[in-house]
Amino acid sequence: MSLSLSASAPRIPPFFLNTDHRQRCLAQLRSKHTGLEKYIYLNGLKERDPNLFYEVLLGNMLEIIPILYTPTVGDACSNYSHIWRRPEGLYVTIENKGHINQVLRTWASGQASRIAVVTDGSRILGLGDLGANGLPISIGKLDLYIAGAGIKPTTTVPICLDLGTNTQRYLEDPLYLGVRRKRPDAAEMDEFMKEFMEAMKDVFPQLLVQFEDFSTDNAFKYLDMFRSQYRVFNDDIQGTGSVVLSGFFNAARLASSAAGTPISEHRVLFFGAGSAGIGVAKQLMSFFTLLGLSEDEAKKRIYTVDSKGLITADRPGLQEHKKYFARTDYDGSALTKLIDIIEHVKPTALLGLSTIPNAFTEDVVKLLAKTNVRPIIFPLSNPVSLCELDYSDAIRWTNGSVIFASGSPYKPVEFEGKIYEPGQGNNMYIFPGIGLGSILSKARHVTDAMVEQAAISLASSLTNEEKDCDLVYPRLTRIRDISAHIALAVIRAAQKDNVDENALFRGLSDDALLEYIKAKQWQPTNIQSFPRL
Ligand SMILES: NC(=O)C1=CN([C@@H]2O[C@H](COP(=O)(O)OP(=O)(O)OC[C@H]3O[C@@H](n4cnc5c(N)ncnc54)[C@H](O)[C@@H]3O)[C@@H](O)[C@H]2O)C=CC1
Ligand SMILES: CC(=O)C(=O)O
Ligand SMILES: [Mg+2]
Repeated sequence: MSLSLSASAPRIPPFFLNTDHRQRCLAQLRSKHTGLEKYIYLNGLKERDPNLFYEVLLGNMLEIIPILYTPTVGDACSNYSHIWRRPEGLYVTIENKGHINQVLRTWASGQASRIAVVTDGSRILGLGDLGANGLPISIGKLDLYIAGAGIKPTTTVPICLDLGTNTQRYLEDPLYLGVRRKRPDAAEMDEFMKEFMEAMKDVFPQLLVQFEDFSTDNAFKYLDMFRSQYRVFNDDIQGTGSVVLSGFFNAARLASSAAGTPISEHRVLFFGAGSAGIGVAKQLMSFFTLLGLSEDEAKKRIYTVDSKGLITADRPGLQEHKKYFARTDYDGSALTKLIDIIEHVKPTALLGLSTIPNAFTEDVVKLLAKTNVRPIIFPLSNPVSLCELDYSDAIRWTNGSVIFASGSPYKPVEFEGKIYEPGQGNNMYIFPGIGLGSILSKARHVTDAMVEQAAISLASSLTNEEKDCDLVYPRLTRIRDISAHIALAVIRAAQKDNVDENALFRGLSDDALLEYIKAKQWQPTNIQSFPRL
């Protein structure tokens, strides 16, 4: 008799059922030495066994999200053409212009699809124009929709618009995946985007589109162009605005109670005035207007800085998106150094969305700590390598008084015998809930009120334990529950704005609707997965 295995003999190791394969996967993951190797490992696991992948992710969010998302996703994008294994998203190229509809139809689940994250790769995190290498950012954001809000994986569509790249090293890289040409001019890109959005609505009638990491001018342009026509929002402008507004509510409360000053007296300095900086600044207006200030009074509390210094209205050739906050009350010589701007503005809060690493130097941070009992400092640029301020420096230079949230994660820091916990001010807290609420309510549009209510819901989600630790954002491990509450707030705002199309929800109490939302959250099957045979 032959000793070889017959075709039907089980190839699962005999003791497999007695061990937890999730633990084995974690051990394999931890055996990898670099972030990129871990990313590649997780990517392979997702392909082999998506259920197991999401189980491992859900059980180990603090360890795994920084790999699938910022900071490691930045490395994955920069190197995507080299680490590419298999098709895992949809590329729509500039060469598809004229027949984009047919290209979208190659995606299997048109009618069933609910959420697409669409990037054109032109400003991935703070890393610049990565062209077709930008796809992992769409995939990473969708993994957060799945893990953070319970969106069903098969209803998600990661898309990269491959319009070329202006980054020469990619055009010269023999392994580059994308179309080898420079980006189109504005007229050609507008035509492409109009055809793309029309085709999206036709092929994916139930889809919410999240624009991600478009360069600043196009981010504002296409949000304005499409938001009243389609179910679309821009994560960098609206999602970031919402998450920072939320963290700012809690930070301002802490700072004002420490200083004994009215909460409405904050002055906020934005270092960086791109899509994220201006998006957040506009959203932060709500902080002041909800406290009773007029629009004009609120605007006066906000100062913006770009690479040329404090933005003033008299600067020639000022870009459109910078005009709203340009100061009209300063007519001295141009203020270009951050330290001089701080001396002039005397901000209570400094927010960084500039992509300039370590821009918040020791003298800047110490000056803020001298003029504020508890300075609010949010260095929000991603990934970590571009962050304006390291957390341990922030703690040391302020003797622990700083109220801190960064875009990418930092570990807790011990200083003079006390452990300090940083916040993570990243739109990942917000977009899963905005998406879930918009999808369930079948909202025709994502309105300003939906974005604002999402922020208020997130701000009020802190537990007493989190408040006692001076946190400004909840712990990430509670993201599913938090996303359900955000979705509830988003649905109620959609109803008030009359953009919802799910009449059923109007008759439900908040408790009943929350229960319904939670029941709709997808879970990976809790059966131990087997390796595919
Ligand atoms: N934490 C979060 O959730 C989010 C963080 N971001 C991060 O924000 C950063 C900026 O994104 P965008 O606004 O889209 O980019 P952008 O390139 O449009 O804007 C950068 C801004 O920084 C300014 N800047 C550049 N060099 C400067 C300097 N030396 N001094 C002062 N200002 C300077 C530029 O003039 C510009 O206004 C990126 O790193 C991105 O990853 C973006 C979205 C969400
Ligand atoms: C977090 C994010 O969306 C960004 O850095 O662009
Ligand atoms: Mg982004």
